[in-house]
Amino acid sequence: MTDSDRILTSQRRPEDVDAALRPKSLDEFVGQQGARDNLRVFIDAAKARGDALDHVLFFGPPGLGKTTLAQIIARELGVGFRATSGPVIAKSGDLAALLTNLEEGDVLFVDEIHRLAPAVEEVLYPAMEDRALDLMIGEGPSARSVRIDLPKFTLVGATTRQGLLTTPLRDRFGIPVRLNFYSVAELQKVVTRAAGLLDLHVAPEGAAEIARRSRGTPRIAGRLLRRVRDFANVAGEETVGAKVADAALNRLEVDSLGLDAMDRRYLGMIADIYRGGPVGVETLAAGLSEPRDTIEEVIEPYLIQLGLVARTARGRCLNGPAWKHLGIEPPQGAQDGLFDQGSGAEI
Ligand SMILES: Nc1ncnc2c1ncn2[C@@H]1O[C@H](COP(=O)(O)OP(=O)(O)OP(=O)(O)O)[C@@H](O)[C@H]1O
Ligand SMILES: [Mg+2]
Repeated sequence: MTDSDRILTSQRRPEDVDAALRPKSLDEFVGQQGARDNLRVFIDAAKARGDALDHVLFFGPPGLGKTTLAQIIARELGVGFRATSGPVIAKSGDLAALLTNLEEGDVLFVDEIHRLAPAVEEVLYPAMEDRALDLMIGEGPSARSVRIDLPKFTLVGATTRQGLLTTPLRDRFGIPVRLNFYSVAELQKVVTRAAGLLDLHVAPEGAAEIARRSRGTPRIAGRLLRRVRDFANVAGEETVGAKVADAALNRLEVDSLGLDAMDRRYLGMIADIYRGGPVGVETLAAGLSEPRDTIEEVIEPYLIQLGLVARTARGRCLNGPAWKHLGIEPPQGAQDGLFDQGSGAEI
């Protein structure tokens, strides 16, 4: 099984009907209170000044609402929304074409902005800073550079890998926004709202059960809700209560903490083969036949958030709660990552 086959992957899967469930305004957007409050102020201020909003960078794990917020910003500003992504912009000319076609105040959304080619990024710097485009015309000795003014626009970048952004690019975003995992109470609201849109009756306890098992991620909550609906339909249940949700999620092999077979394999490998660690991420990647990126971006963040695993300078370690969850006695002398954190920086 690879990550993209998992019901619990936070990355987008083909069956995800993200667009239908997307909140359309800041008020409708659940959670991320701090980020939302700040955005509200910056948006209102820009509107009052009749100016474009400063450039915004969203970063955080997949499925937490980066694309959704980018669209909301454009809607709240009442401006046009153009979307592209880092790997799609192959040449600097492609970016120049996008930029010159923007209208005053527009939002240009660049997803996976850490994957922009260096030559393309170079074009972006003056565009972000001076709202100008430096183009080379001609070749050889007769080549000259001309500067074209661009309309005032707002670049909204999104990335799951903030660490891979170059410093000059990162520094050009006036409004950096980190998105965090959602609390169970917040996800319960997300589930209840999505159920309403899907015309499904979900009791508060049913919504709470799905929320607890959604890895802090609205995208997963929406996906699990749709699978639970299937089970409820087949079972002839009108209302999704805690029991129906629990039975359906057990059938999907999503456990009480929202972990699936892949997570348990990851934890099991550190427990059984490496006696709780420390073990390097490359070793784990090879053992699990998963790319290192997937392990670091998709599998580990939630396990770390739950306090099951620690990333230490010497590698990954299991914490006490992980042994408990696996139902295994920690071996004598097993390291506990919780006690190891003073010994090194996170890697
Ligand atoms: N705060 C929220 N309230 C309700 N639904 C949300 C919220 N955040 C995200 N969602 C839902 O979760 C799904 C995924 O959101 P979105 O596509 O914005 O994530 P993303 O951070 O851009 O992910 P990726 O990194 O994979 O691009 C969408 O269906 C969206 O409707
Ligand atoms: Mg996105």
